[in-house]
Amino acid sequence: MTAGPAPIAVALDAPDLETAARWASLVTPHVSTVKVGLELYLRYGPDVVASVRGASRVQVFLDLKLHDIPATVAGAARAVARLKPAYLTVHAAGGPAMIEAAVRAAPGTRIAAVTVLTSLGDADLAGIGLAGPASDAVRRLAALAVGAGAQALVCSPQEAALVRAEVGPDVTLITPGVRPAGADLQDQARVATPEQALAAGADLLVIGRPITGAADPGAAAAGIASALRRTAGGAPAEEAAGRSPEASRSAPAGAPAEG
Ligand SMILES: O=C(O)c1cc(=O)[nH]c(=O)n1[C@@H]1O[C@H](COP(=O)(O)O)[C@@H](O)[C@H]1O
Repeated sequence: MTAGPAPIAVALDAPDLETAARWASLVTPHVSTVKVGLELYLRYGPDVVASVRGASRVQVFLDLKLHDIPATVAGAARAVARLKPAYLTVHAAGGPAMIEAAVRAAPGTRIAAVTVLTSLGDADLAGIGLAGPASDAVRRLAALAVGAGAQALVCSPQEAALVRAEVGPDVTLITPGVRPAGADLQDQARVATPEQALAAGADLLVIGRPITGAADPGAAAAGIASALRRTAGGAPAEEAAGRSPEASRSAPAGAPAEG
């Protein structure tokens, strides 16, 4: 990783536009991307994209997790393509025809297929009829999505290495479920630290509440960005990764590691 904004997409899961725009302006000096999700988009619509972009050159990741029949997803992808998001999410479980329809409808945007939500553990998956470890379903859906033309995949950092081995170097691997050592896991189940995610081959780390919930989101983003730079600078991955967040499931919401 070279100097410049870190490969982090800050999830702007804010209840109002002013808060989202403030978080975006605080973090954009330090990160490459900001993510607009369902909460903001459903409340404010397309205008939210310009608001969080501001005057910066930050990439916008539009996380709408589309999942419907191919014609409907094509129409939805076409509708948002004019906003020129760098990424648009669809659920890989929508199947290859749906993914292909999204790819065709938004040629200037990378379609990112969500494999298995990072909030789901193996027991949750068994309950919804996907028996076996999450990694099996992730690997299967990753291959299916890339075969249908998806240029990016969303998986947990725990599966990043196996997905990379499955799909090769050209697909952008995006990993939510990122928690600095000691931070509260909240509703995330399959997690790793930022340093572990990077070492596993992730290209873009989605991080929300550990940054936006900090007293100073700009400083939190800067701290994680500089920790990643140290990892990429050659510190042994395990040393850089520190304690696994699994070891601190009940820890209070922590400030990220200081840079
Ligand atoms: O598509 C996503 O971005 C996504 C996929 C997934 O499997 N898990 C997941 O948490 N996300 C998103 O990543 C963000 C994670 O936020 P934090 O848990 O606050 O770091 C949220 O905006 C989620 O909607």
